[in-house]
Amino acid sequence: MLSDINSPQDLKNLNVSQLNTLAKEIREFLIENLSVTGGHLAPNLGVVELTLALHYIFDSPKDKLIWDVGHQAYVHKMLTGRMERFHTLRQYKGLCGYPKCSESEHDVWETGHSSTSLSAAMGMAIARDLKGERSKVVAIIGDGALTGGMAFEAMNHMGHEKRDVTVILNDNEMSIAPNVGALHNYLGKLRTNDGYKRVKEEVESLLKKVPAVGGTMAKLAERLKDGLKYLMVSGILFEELGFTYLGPVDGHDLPTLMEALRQAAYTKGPVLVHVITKKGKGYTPAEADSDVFHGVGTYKIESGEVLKTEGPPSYTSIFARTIEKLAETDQRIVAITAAMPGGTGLSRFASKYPERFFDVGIAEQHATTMAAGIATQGLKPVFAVYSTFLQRGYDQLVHDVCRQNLNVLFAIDRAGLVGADGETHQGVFDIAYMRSLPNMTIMMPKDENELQHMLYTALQYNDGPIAVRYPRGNGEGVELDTEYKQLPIGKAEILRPGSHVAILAFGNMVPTAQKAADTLAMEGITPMVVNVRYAKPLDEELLFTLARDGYTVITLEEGAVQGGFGSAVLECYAQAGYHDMVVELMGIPDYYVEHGSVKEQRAEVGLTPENVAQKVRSLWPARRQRA
Ligand SMILES: Cc1ncc(C[n+]2csc(CCOP(=O)(O)OP(=O)(O)O)c2C)c(N)n1
Ligand SMILES: CC(=O)[C@@H](O)[C@H](O)COP(=O)(O)O
Ligand SMILES: [Mg+2]
Repeated sequence: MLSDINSPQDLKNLNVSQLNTLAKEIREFLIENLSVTGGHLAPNLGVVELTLALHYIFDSPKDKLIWDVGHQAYVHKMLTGRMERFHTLRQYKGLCGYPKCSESEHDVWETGHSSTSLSAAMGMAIARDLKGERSKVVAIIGDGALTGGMAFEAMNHMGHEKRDVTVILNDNEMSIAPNVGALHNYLGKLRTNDGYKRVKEEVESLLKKVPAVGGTMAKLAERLKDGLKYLMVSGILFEELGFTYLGPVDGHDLPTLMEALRQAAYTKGPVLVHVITKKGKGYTPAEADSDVFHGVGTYKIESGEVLKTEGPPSYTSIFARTIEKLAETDQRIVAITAAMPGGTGLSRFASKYPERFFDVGIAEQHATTMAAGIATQGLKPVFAVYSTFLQRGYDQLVHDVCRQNLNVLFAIDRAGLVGADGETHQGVFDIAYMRSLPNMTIMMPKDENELQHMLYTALQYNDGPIAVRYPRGNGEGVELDTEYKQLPIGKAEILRPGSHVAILAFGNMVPTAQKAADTLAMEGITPMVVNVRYAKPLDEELLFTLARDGYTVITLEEGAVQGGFGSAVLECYAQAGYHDMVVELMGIPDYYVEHGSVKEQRAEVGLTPENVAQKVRSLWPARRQRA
């Protein structure tokens, strides 16, 4: 059955029983293929029937299906002619793990970051109406993504515009971890009307305790119960925002789903269909632990055992253990995550210090400014956030944190190339987007041992905002000091004295520079290797010494060249009048690096030890090379 589906049109001739058979085959395909490639298994297992129903009722690509986050679009890709490419999922030059317009006309909106689908849908609906076209615009957003502020901005506008737009709320009670927030609780009440019954009984028992004053109390009780019923059972929140609320419907029951989508398709104005699904549906290990199987590596199908990559502790785990340790004695520390407790390593902190841990949902803007608020009261907020997701809180970083010079520690994880998530998740812009901000300090360690010292230093630092950035994945396998050291702010570390050429390596590029220097040493070429440590403030004393001693400088960073650390060095020399200084910048070129392994991505952008060695050779004095 599945192999007969080459386009969504092929679905339209199937009956419900055939569609259910297809759903079973899709699940088997996902479980089988992702056990080898890895990927976002649980989210996709949860939307099999929903995706089938969407493509059955709507007419993609004329009708626009817009996936929020987009990690749950594998089934959509399977139904739109990309089955045979699934063995290349999230691999270099292979199938992207998110919607990708260049892959298919059915991918109408590219995502990777959460909560953008409703704004995009609003835009497409406005354009449709202005062009006099008649198509449906459908956004599919999860309950986690709905906690993102952008989603509310869009809903507010949708209700104002009253244009025909359908929002499918895929409610599985999960973000990556269990979803959080008052909205989540509200959705829970909508999911199970028992809530209404329970509250009704509580109200009744409460009112029984109040001395009756004539019939007034009885009337009040009735009105209160009616109000509660209206408030809790009919999706009033969405109705008051101007939506027609349909649901909740069982997101795994095809006839019900299709009827609800059909009704939505014929309803004028904004419609929200509340679909209840199970994340990981159909694969017991994923149903049992959809956090682990949200984004999973390779696993054994029979047991669900996820195959761990061996190696040194991850940078994330070193961050986690350091913050937990320091929080034992430093009561100022407050840890914050935006719906990523697992990914940022804060889950254990949350159970050890629940009163000092806050998961705000997918709300990086709120998290950043909330951290600023906490800092104004003398505490030390630590916002653990992926580099790419901090982009969502940029104005808050500028306007609330840096401008007010507040003591917020940004623990920036996934800094640098991230691999399989690709262009929407690369952590390569934060050096540039933070460097131009007055009062900001930016650090990156050369290895996991130095990470713990940088975190300690950043926690002792009370002169404003400070960012410690560290890469995805394992450390370098170095020994961990048992005592934390306070590092001098703005001072670099010369790892290898050398001559003629100085390689200024930032953070995780230090091992790359060291490997290049090892190769070059065998050729009698001995450049200086510097562990830069800070992209801001620069170690100007070192830079001016290098200038005075006639060095050529190579800057090396796993970040955008434009506006990055290297640019800062260039600016420094120019502003100090060293106009004849030769500075070669090595970093991420001016384009978005697509998915693949980090190794493949580094080779593509020229950040390998051989690339660095080649650069040094090209700058090495010719006479020395001949000798
Ligand atoms: C701005 C932003 N912050 C964080 C993330 C990381 N992230 C990816 S999926 C996800 C949870 C999404 O939950 P939901 O929308 O309910 O989808 P589900 O996985 O439950 O299908 C998060 C937090 C992101 N993609 N974008
Ligand atoms: C879809 C999404 O944005 C997250 O699931 C992200 O893929 C997690 O990245 P890590 O695997 O680096 O934690
Ligand atoms: Mg969810």
